[in-house]
Amino acid sequence: MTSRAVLSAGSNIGDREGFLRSVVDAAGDGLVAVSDVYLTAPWGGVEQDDFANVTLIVDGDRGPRDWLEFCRSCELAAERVRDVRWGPRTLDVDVISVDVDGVTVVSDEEELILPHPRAELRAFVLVPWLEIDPSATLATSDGVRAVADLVARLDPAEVAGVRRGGALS
Ligand SMILES: Nc1ncnc2c1ncn2[C@@H]1O[C@H](COP(=O)(O)OP(=O)(O)OP(=O)(O)O)[C@@H](O)[C@H]1O
Ligand SMILES: Nc1nc2c(c(=O)[nH]1)N=C(CO)CN2
Repeated sequence: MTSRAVLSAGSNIGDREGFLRSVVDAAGDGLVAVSDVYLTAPWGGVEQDDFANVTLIVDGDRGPRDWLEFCRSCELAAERVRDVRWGPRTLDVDVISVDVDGVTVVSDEEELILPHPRAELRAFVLVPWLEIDPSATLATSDGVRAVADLVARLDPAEVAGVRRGGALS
């Protein structure tokens, strides 16, 4: 099954850029685009260090579950520990959306909810995504929306907390 996925990766412990780079390396030839690195204020109410985030677009001969496995294997390689929800981590990789044959996959299984139900609220996902795909759309609970419109609807303070750094080295 050939598909295109949008993934979000974030890190706020240790070699943040190195952990983000490891996701790009794992994507290999499947990488379609990766955003610059964004330094982002923590989302979710836990007091912690700022994150470094990227959004990636990847193609592959994989189904939605295989993308989740891909994300988990990247997290495992970074020795990610599951501790506090929305807390600090070496590497978090989420599947934001998957298209199979140009059709967006919708799933409400607990193990893999697609599109990611909180992506529409997260400037740290949407702003980098917009950089690499200005015409991106996201299927939300409210229908299909332009990512640009979703960003415009977020709290401006939230968007201002997402600062563009440079390209991943
Ligand atoms: N679209 C998705 N992408 C990644 N994980 C998902 C998705 N939908 C459901 N999950 C499930 O969510 C569980 C928790 O994932 P994780 O620990 O990365 O959450 P989190 O990063 O703390 O919070 P959030 O899910 O809000 O990003 C995983 O076991 C995974 O099976
Ligand atoms: N800015 C930002 N905030 C977060 C992030 C992240 O990647 N970036 N990941 C989290 C883990 O669920 C919780 N909060």
